[in-house]
Amino acid sequence: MPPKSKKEPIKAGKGTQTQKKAEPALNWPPLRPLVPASDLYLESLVEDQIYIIRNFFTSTLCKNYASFLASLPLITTPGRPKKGEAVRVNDRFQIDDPRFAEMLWQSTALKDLVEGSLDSDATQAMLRQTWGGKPLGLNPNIRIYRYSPGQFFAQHYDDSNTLTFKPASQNNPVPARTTWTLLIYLTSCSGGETVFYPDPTPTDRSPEPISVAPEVGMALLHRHGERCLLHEGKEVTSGEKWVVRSDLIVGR
Ligand SMILES: O=C(O)CCC(=O)C(=O)O
Ligand SMILES: [Fe+2]
Repeated sequence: MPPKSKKEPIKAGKGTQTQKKAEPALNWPPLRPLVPASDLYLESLVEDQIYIIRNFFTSTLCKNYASFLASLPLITTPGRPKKGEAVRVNDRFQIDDPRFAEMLWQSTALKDLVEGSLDSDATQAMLRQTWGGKPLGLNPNIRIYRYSPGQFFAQHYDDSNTLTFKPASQNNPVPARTTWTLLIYLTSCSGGETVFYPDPTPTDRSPEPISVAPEVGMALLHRHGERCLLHEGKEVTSGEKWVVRSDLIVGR
């Protein structure tokens, strides 16, 4: 059983949803080569809570991205978090980039897999139930993490954020919120598993933790906000763990 605080749940720390300053766009490498959506699928680890997509990024794409991201000015997060925030020690880079978020949503398999292939009313209702609303795209608040040996992200819950969503290719801003965390692992390493701790239930008082080892090119989606599972990024013991983080955005 993970230690659970009796106080306020530990938060992962706020993103930069209030950040207004326009930032210079990054020259992201093209998202190629990719495996077509028809060859990929959402694999459920915990129904309605955690899904993975294996080979979401090809290994070539992961290599290109990891070397591009290594050229960015990553900042080592201090070991001293703000009150109520989880301890996380990793090197991070954060940028508000609606164009990249849109590219990651539309030109990969993600949009197709999230929206599913059927469009009957029942399926639409189910989709809304799973994703928390009509999926619109990805949070432009893109976070890059590099964990070297000894670095980790302590147990916490991820917050849902409300925002006004303005896709790069559209003019009309839409009221929206984030409902699921997206992690894309660019490397594999020793240690560094993302571990989830399901809440005990009357029929299962001490559920097994779910441990996800980083796999090159694998994407992971997990529900956040009110029904977020307690989770952590375990300490990396050798190699480097590179992660691209965003969130699924739905209409509200
Ligand atoms: O790096 C990981 O495995 C977990 C990251 C995480 O929990 C977060 O970004 O909120
Ligand atoms: Fe998290």
